[in-house]
Amino acid sequence: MKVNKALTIAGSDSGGGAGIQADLKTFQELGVFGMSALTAVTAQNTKGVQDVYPMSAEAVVAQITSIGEDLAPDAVKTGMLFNAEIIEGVSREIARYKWRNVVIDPVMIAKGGASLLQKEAISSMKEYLIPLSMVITPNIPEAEVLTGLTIKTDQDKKDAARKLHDIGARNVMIKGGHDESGNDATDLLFNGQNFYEFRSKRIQTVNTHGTGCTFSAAITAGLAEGLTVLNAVECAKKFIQAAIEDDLQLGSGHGPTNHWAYNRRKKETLVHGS
Ligand SMILES: Nc1ncnc2c1ncn2[C@@H]1O[C@H](COP(=O)(O)OP(=O)(O)O)[C@@H](O)[C@H]1O
Ligand SMILES: Cc1ncc(COP(=O)(O)O)c(N)n1
Repeated sequence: MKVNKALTIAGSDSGGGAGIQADLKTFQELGVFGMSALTAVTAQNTKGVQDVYPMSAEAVVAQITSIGEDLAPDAVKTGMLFNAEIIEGVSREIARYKWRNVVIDPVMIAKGGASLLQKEAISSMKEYLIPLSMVITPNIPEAEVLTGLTIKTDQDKKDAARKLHDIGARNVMIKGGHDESGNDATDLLFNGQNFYEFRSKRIQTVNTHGTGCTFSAAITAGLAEGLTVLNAVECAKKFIQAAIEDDLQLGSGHGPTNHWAYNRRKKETLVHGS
């Protein structure tokens, strides 16, 4: 059996809702063989991040090299990278192996407010990592930090997307989870020429822990399977919508999303029709 492979370079969430755990669950659900390079261990649950223990950049690079020497991934995503040394090491490895299907989720702050990226590392992200990306997936606050723009209107989103494209991202996906102005959760994709909107009904829920990780992992899985960026995003939007809608109600804070929901719905449709 031939299977496509995806690598996540990200932090561990002990609570299982975000980070490397969300990525691997998403890869598995989407039929892609998942591999990981761990950048940090977080002590984390639905109430927040209690502690962060970063790996050395050397340890992160060693994991990526082991994968690169044997298990060439069809697509790669990065999540929490924590500091400049890790970003620079990861960027060097991605460039060395000439990996092209690279999705960068520029994780900065956890939903509870804990910092998952040191401020001094932002310039390294812009200089070394973003130019290697096929897709970058900032949420609105991350897009503001990376571009220095304030994002309030649709035009602001477009300006930010153009600026990130100028920095070197081939495709820019500005996620709309933080824009609570309407009844929709609308994400904007810019491919350097055109803008595309991906719209879904906004769900009223506190269980949105790991939405960004899950969404970018689903895009990565699509690229690993050979989908175009547009089709990978379309599929990822359906995956995250199902995962938020059929929430699991775990923990007392921001609970995780439901990584089974997308496939369970597909199965229901096959059994009962729709
Ligand atoms: N309440 C919600 N209802 C529906 N979709 C949502 C909701 N919150 C976030 N999303 C979607 O989840 C994905 C991740 O977005 P976002 O939450 O902005 O990322 P992050 O977790 O990085 O802050 C996007 O596709 C966004 O539109
Ligand atoms: C290890 C780790 N990585 C990423 C996130 C961001 O989570 P979210 O997807 O909710 O922004 C997190 N909370 N923990």
